Amino acid sequence: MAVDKSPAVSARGATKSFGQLRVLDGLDVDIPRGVTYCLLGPNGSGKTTFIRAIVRLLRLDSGELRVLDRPVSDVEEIYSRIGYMTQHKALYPDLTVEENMQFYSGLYGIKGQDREDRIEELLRMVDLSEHRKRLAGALSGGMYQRLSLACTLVHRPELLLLDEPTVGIDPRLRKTFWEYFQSMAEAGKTVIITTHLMDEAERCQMVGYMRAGRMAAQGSPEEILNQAGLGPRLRLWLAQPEDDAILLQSLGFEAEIDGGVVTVTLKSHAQIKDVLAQISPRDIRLSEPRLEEAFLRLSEGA
Ligand SMILES: Nc1ncnc2c1ncn2[C@@H]1O[C@H](COP(=O)(O)OP(=O)(O)OP(=O)(O)O)[C@@H](O)[C@H]1O
Repeated sequence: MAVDKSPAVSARGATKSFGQLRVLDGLDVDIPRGVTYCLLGPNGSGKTTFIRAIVRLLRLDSGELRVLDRPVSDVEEIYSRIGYMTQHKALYPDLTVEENMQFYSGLYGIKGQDREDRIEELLRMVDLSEHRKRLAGALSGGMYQRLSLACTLVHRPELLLLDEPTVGIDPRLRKTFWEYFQSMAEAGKTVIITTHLMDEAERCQMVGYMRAGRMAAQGSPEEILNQAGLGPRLRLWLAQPEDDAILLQSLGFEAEIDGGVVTVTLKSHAQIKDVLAQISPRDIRLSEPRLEEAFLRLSEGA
């Protein structure tokens, strides 16, 4: 079978205003298939608006948007291939956990044994098997969120859009969710997630950082760190720190000295051995840069 290499989502010059407020401002982006993709950005930068445009809950003012290699206006064809979980409540409070899942399965034409197997598998994944007879309206916030995710996944979507899916989810289940998202990506599906949590962004294969309705930076977490000029840092305790700092600088390393400790900012981990080939530290410590720092730098640079 031919592998579809077209992006899962492709936007060119996407523009959307609400009154005077331009929320998407000529957004250009390609989101490849088969990845976990994190959409990050400050409040109001347009993340939710972009997702709502992808699922055609709103129309762009101008620009082009393709979803699963179709114009977004082919919504009827695309819809059954997409799963969308909003930040808002979308379940029936007077139906039980199981009945909500039956309802969503029915909407997508999933029947018979396949339906039963699917419901079992997903209720297990979100750890709600024992609560299947509870009314959705009587669930705690975290349980409700888990049921929303199970209902969103019932039709095996090719493209999954999740607006802050792990709010209120405990760390153990969050890990289970992430493993599931990663397994979906490995199976060639695309998972787009908005979050404010940097540790979640760092788990994604790709990150897109939106600012004022545009994509300010995109790439793997490592590429984003490089774009911001950040790399792993080596702190070195040396017998002659001044001399060694000058030596490292003369060899082109970004070395600084502070309080007698030399800090070298590396481009990659591969450079560690190059540094250690030049000097003999008494002690050494490696620290990894954080995405948060990269976004701060990228925002300041704008
Ligand atoms: N239907 C609407 N009518 C008017 N203004 C809107 C509408 N939807 C969104 N906005 C405004 O557009 C801006 C961008 O909103 P959006 O929800 O896309 O941002 P976001 O990046 O998802 O933010 P957050 O991180 O807070 O969820 C905000 O100022 C919001 O108030």
